Amino acid sequence: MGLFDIFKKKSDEETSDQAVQQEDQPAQADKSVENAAAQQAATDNASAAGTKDKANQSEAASETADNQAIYDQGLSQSRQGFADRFNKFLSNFRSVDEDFFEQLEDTLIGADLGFELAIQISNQVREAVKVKNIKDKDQIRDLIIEQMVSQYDQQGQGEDQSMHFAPAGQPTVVLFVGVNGVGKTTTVGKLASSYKKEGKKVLLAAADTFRAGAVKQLQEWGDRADVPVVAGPEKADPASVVYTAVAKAKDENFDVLFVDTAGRLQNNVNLMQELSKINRVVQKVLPDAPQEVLLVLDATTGQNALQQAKLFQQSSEVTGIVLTKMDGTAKGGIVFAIRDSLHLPVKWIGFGEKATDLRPFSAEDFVYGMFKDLVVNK
Ligand SMILES: Nc1nc2c(ncn2[C@@H]2O[C@H](COP(=O)(O)OP(=O)(O)OP(=O)(O)O)[C@@H](O)[C@H]2O)c(=O)[nH]1
Repeated sequence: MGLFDIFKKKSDEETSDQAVQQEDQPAQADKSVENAAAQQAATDNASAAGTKDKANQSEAASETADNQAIYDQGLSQSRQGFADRFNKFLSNFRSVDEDFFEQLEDTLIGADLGFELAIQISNQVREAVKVKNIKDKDQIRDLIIEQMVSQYDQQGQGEDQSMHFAPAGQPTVVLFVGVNGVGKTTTVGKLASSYKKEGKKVLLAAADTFRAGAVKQLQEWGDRADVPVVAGPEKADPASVVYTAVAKAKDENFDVLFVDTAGRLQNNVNLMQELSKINRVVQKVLPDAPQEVLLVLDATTGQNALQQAKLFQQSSEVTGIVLTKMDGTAKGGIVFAIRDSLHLPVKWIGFGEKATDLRPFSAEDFVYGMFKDLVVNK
């Protein structure tokens, strides 16, 4: 089933009020297996053998419902922003002519989808309008949403949103990279808390020795989550902090090591050199690590975030994106632009400052949270 069909199904369910009924919970649990959140949970729980009993199923169902509620809430600004732009654009609608397509492109660019993707979607709408001979405003509205979702869906084929772990008995190392202020330390803290709750033995490394306060900030998260933090003295060589942490993780059988890196150095060349040095140091101790290099991007910076991503992609083996501060932007289209131009999976999405506000990325929940009020012909 394509993403747009899933989207419509969810809309239908909500309309008929079935989604909130208890009997639907097992069905929702099944559905959750299809989405990225559940994939993540499945990966995370791979070592925990045993079949799910009914209690687990209903827990998964409420987790799914909870997830959707958090997406709905966290995307409310984006949804509203998109609806406002879209409704304004459609209120000028007279006929499907060149002017219409120009305005459609402007609307999509304004929602942060990026220039190329906006043109692509506009061209697809143009084709589909011709083929289906659509003239009615509501049908056009639905068609545009359908084209956006389908385009997004197609580009994500084969994308792996799950977290990758080392084989049992070896620590998994995850590096967090990104420019300053995007939310790296906060993300490390949130993930430490969530993996610790799952029963994993978590270690943190404070390799952001450049910014005064970053080490302390990570230590506070460590205290809150009750996980140890390896830190060096202020301005210590970050690679040496990482070396100590990786050796500790290996010797003391930690399950995961999260490394918080600096977002700013004297210049970008230094920053990138430092990241490759950290990578080399990790591999000296654990040749197959790091299992993940997650690039943290701030959704409120829009197209700037894409430029940063390209810079990091050139010089480090980024394996996925953490998109933070989705709750603070009215331009959720950045998620579409990331998939279109970076071909990197968004693995986690941040909707606020609390530990529970970081969620595994789910394309289904995202698309639904963005457009749920917009489709007319359900
Ligand atoms: N609203 C909101 N705020 C967030 C989110 N994630 C992080 N923040 C806030 O963003 C600010 C910067 O976060 P940090 O974690 O310090 O960023 P950093 O990337 O580690 O910054 P440097 O250490 O300077 O490189 C903090 O005030 C966080 O609370 C989010 O998803 N939503």
